[in-house]
Amino acid sequence: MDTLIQIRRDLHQIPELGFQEFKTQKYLLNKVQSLPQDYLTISTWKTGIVVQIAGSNPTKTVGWRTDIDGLPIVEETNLPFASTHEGQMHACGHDCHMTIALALVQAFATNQPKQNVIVYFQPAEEGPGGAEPMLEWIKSERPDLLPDEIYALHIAPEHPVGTVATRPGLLFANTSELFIDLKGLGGHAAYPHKTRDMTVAAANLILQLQTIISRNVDPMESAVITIGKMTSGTVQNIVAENARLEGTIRTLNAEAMKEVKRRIEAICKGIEASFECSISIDYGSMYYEVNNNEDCANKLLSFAEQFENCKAVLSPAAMTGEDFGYFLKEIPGALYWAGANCEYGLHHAKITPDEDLLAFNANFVEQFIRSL
Ligand SMILES: CC(=O)N[C@@H](CCC[C@H](N)C(=O)O)C(=O)O
Repeated sequence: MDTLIQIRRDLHQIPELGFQEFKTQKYLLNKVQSLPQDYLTISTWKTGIVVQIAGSNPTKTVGWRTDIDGLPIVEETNLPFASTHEGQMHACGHDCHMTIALALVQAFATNQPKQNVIVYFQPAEEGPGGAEPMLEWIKSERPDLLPDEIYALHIAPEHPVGTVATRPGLLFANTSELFIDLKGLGGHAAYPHKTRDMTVAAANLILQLQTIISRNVDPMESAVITIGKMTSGTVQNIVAENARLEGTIRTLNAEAMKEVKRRIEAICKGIEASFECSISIDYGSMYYEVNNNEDCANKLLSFAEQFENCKAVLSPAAMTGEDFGYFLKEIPGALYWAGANCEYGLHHAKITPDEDLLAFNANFVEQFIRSL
């Protein structure tokens, strides 16, 4: 295989959105098929891949999962290996995650592990969610692909390379996408009284939505509503007949998610009455929280504590979402933040993870799995 850096750069150039990861799947399959096949069994599911590695003397099956999709972001890194797909970018580290997963397959294909290992290359983590349907497929058609325990990582720009940060219990939030469409009445910009202006209605709605966090969520709890995109109108001198808000909700438990949604619906009803418009709400896809198994997270942390050049950190929970939570709902396991040492954060057009994280984490995860 090429070096890990070369693989990451190749993958970085071909980011694809959820369930459209055709080039990515082909690239990954080529790499896996070029390895010695003695211990490997390769399966595909949609744009994903599952690689089983037969252990030499197994008492259990250990899973490792990577996500494989990119984001709809115009890259601004100016790197010589920047995305060649206009408007799409690996801005959440999935190029690094895939490289580490490939390195694991290579390590176990050439030096057989004791335990059975399964590496999952899962599509559509950023949306609409690949973990839940992949697990449904596994449970209904391929129960041989269910592991006894499962692990994953996510790059963390704010930590130095060599950091393994995790915690037993809740690590990532419950998420729900949020799409709100407002319909009013368009017309001439000079005659607003004859129209129902959805730019003004949407602006009011955004401000009122933020009061849910400050006035309806217990201050000792926490929640997020982010509207990441707002569109309205057609041209500068026509009152907007339509507006659309696109966002996401994050909560620390399912009850809080229900309450936030109840308040969103109530506020939308109020906006409908006060701006004489109609509003429809679509919650898109939802992800179950990432809840680390106590024992598995502690095993990761203790292994990290004694691993050379590694800094084990007991991480606080974050409002990030991850559909790896669906795996953890069914199978004991844990996810950790892997230090990536970069100035810009996740989902930023200028994010450039430190490539030293590839070799460090490939080695760390391989040795961790061999220790189980
Ligand atoms: C690790 C990470 O950044 N994950 C995404 C998951 C997004 C889920 C869904 N599309 C949503 O926006 O709710 C995140 O934004 O946390």
